[in-house]
Amino acid sequence: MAGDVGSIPELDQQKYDSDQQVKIICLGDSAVGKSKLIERFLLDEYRPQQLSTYALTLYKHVADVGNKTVAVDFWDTAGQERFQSMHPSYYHKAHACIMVFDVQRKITYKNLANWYKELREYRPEIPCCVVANKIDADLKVTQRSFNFGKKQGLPFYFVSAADGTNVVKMFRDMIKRAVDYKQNPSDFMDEVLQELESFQLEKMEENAEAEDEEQKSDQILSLQ
Ligand SMILES: Nc1nc2c(ncn2[C@@H]2O[C@H](COP(=O)(O)OP(=O)(O)OP(=O)(O)O)[C@@H](O)[C@H]2O)c(=O)[nH]1
Ligand SMILES: [Mg+2]
Repeated sequence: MAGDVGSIPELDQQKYDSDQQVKIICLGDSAVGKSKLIERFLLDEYRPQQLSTYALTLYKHVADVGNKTVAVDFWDTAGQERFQSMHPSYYHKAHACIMVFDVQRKITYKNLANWYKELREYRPEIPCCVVANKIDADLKVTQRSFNFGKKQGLPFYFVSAADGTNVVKMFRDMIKRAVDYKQNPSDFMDEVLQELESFQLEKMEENAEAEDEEQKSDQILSLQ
């Protein structure tokens, strides 16, 4: 289990309150290909920050979404899945979740239900998708239907980290959804945080304006 990640500067979760930062988490059993998928997406530019003490890798990416530049942090675990449960700070302030299973191992598909349940305990509303990885190993698998997530309306992707099929599309879709969610959170707590944030910004602007006015009147006074 991870410790209190709040004390590590790279993991300062406050930064996810700023408009230009999103956090995307990956869930799924061990060896389904979570790390390989992120590495495939980031291919040339990836700079993993290995925080081995906390069994966590943070991948940083800069994406253009609409006319905005957004810093994306992909959170990837190493090994915690064995415990079938993540530390709450893994979910904290996440804006989207990518849930992965291995098409060659049925148990990893079955376990999606547990991952999804845990995700929703911490993040009831964030966008989430289901990803069937390793389709390169058996292309026929794409004719099968995997219904988990249909009821909840979760988008589904057949992908391969090995040959790159659908990887960029899936990540781009999820980055966009994370940004959209951040702008229009449907989770009550997120809405409150968003409100507080804009209230604080307004206050700061007001204070700056008041200071300006004060300075101006000081200048006027000194001219008199
Ligand atoms: N054939 C094939 N193998 C893959 C694919 N993606 C990952 N693998 C293999 O699956 C194994 C596990 O991949 P990882 O990315 O390390 O899996 P993980 O989900 O990060 O596993 P943990 O870090 O233990 O949770 C590796 O040996 C990969 O080479 C794929 O798309 N096709
Ligand atoms: Mg991994």
